Amino acid sequence: MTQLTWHTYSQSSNRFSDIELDWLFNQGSLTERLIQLSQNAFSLEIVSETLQMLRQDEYNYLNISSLQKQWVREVILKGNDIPWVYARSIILCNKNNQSNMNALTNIGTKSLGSILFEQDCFNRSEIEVTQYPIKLLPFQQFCDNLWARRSRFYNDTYMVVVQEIFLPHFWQTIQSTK
Ligand SMILES: C=C(O[C@@H]1C=C(C(=O)O)C=C[C@H]1O)C(=O)O
Repeated sequence: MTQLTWHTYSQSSNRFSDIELDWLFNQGSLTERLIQLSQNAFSLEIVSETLQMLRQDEYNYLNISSLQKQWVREVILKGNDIPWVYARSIILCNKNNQSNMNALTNIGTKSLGSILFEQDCFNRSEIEVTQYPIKLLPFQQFCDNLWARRSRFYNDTYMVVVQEIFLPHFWQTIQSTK
């Protein structure tokens, strides 16, 4: 089983340049920033949306039993049709009615962020980072040593874990727009 070790800003900030810190630890909507960076040439491709068993580090982060499947949404965020971010989000709803769950799981290519950042309905935990194992990526995005970040969005109805892995073309774009 792949074990990931996540690090907080204070544990890891000396490993990054200022521009990497800005993108990895910014608490605002990543979607909004990518829309600006792409000058509105932003798109979102759904990789998968399934009920599935999680990784142990995900169960631990959620502090839930590792015997239950959870709803997982995986997407690629693109600028000018180029893959910039692979995101893996886990959505839990503590009120077992389907309409609440549908509100976050039935959104198609609408950005999850457009809901999570709507009207300050969610709290967000501290952002943590890790180097994401290549075998956990979709095979089209295979690349070693990519930096990933995670955080929890929560309110009295939902717990949403968002994991965002920054792909090589993203960093190349950032370097070229400096
Ligand atoms: C949390 C956000 O939502 C983004 C959109 C996602 C989606 O639509 O699945 C997943 C991760 C995020 O990069 C954000 O925009 O900050």
